[in-house]
Amino acid sequence: MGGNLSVGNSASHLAGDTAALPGSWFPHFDLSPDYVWELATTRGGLVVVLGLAVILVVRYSRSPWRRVPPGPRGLPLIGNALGLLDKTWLFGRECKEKYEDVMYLTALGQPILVLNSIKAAAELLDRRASIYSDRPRMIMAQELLSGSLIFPFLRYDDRWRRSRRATHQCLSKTAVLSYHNMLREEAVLLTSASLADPGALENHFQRAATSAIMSVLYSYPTLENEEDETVKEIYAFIERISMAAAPGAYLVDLFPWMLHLPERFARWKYEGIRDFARYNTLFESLHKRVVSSLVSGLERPSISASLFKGSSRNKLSGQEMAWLSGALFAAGAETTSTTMKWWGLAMITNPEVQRRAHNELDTVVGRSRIPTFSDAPNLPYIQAMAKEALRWRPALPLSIPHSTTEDDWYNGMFIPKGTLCLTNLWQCHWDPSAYGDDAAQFRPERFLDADGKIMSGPQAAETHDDGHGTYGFGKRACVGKHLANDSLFIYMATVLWAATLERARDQDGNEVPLDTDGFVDTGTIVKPAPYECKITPRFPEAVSILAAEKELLKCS
Ligand code: HEM
Repeated sequence: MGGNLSVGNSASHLAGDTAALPGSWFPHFDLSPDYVWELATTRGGLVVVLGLAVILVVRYSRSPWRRVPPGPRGLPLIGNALGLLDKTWLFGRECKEKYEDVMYLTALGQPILVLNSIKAAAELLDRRASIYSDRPRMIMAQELLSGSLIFPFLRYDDRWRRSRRATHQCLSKTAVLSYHNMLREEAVLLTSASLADPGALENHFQRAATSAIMSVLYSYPTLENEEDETVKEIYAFIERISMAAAPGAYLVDLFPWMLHLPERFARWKYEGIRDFARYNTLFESLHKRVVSSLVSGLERPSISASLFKGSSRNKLSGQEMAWLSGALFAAGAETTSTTMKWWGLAMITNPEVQRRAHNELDTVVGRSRIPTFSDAPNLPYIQAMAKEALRWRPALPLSIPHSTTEDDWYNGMFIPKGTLCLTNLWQCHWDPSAYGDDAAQFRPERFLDADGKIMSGPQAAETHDDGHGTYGFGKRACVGKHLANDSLFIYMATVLWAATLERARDQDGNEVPLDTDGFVDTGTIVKPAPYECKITPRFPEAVSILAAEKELLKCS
């Protein structure tokens, strides 16, 4: 009845408007909700409204979220809808009261499973890895911007298998040993720069992680700062791709039919294809540089060189290898520097932890030489500190989404094929039932046994002895974790050997305010809110020993 009444009404409305504009089929441009609804309920009107809808979708298909500057306000569409990136929720303080181990929901028709405990993540992503190892389709980030070549986003297919095998060989625990000298050099540079310019600690972390990964990947010369044009270009790519990968950033990811729109009507598509060509040139030129040095016999050890040498065994094309190295940079640089930034915050807010680390370094290393990797077995507290930094504030708090390739059941819950699986790591790690009542605190001791020796800690069985889920689960777990662990260890040991990190003070000697719970969300990676820090040498000779070591490492 109501339907009939409304049709009658709209007919009369249209008749009146048409009369007002003789000869015009389209009456006027009134877009009030009532009028649009009336228009839509007539047959001709429906065509007009649908047409308008298509125009609007095409025009605004570059999501407005992209234009929001990075920060807690830059929430992705689906994340917004679910409250997934709500601060309180992420930090997990109230989570246990509110949420179950596993939450199932749908957003715009997409089934989503949020894993709130390590136990559930291990059970599904690890033990049932054969059907939980796909990645969701990401049209803009993966297909357009990176030509389906960017490794962490690859579907669970043959290209992923070949890439995984190849990178596994270059990044195994043993393979990473050949990069120890490069990492030590970066640790020394990081420490000297932090003492010389304490106001820019976060930049020093970023430079060190970037420079290390460039050396390891391409045997690139040490970066003095972040002004290198190639590196800037790679960072622009990372920023572009991580924003594009945020759920809902582009409408085409929600409405895949839009991919068939011609480029001239879909600017986002034109820009995606254009930028792919640009990044392809960048990654291929970096890879070719390594190959030509290899041919001329001048190459130092690097992942790109190893990939090239094993290319026939791993059946990877030149383009696949070039993008694989680019993807390793994207996966390794920002994650490592972000972990160091969270660690810096932990140091200035937990002076007693720092004191214990200083004592260990004084006892084991002394003050006349810089720590090396061979000290690691005797520095359990520093090792525990690296584990705790990874646990306390994971750089990727929602990991990277997995996707299911078959229907499944879990605890009486039906999980359809194509479900997006998000591990809520901050919630998992701040769970008192898993990590104790002090789960929210930075306490490296949780990874030490009664004799003070390093141990896997809580949740060891579910995390392949890591004691945390920060490197992910199952077949898609982080392939660079040995490189990351070794980098974190040597950076933390060297900085603390030489320096004390404290809260910055203003001219009147008052502590500068610090937002310990603040964070900056860059799409996938979440960093601490910028903070100020005071860094002082622990003993007078620290600076000269660092300078001498710098010269020595340069010559080696
Ligand atoms: C502290 C540093 C790091 C953190 C926190 C981290 C974290 C992660 C996480 C959460 C994943 C997704 C796991 C999953 O899907 O279950 C991942 C995947 C990956 N990581 Fe890392 N990572 C770090 C360092 C590195 C480094 C140094 C590299 C290499 C140079 C690297 C290479 C990769 C790659 C290639 C993948 C994709 C694996 C796949 O899809 O099969 N990561 N990482």
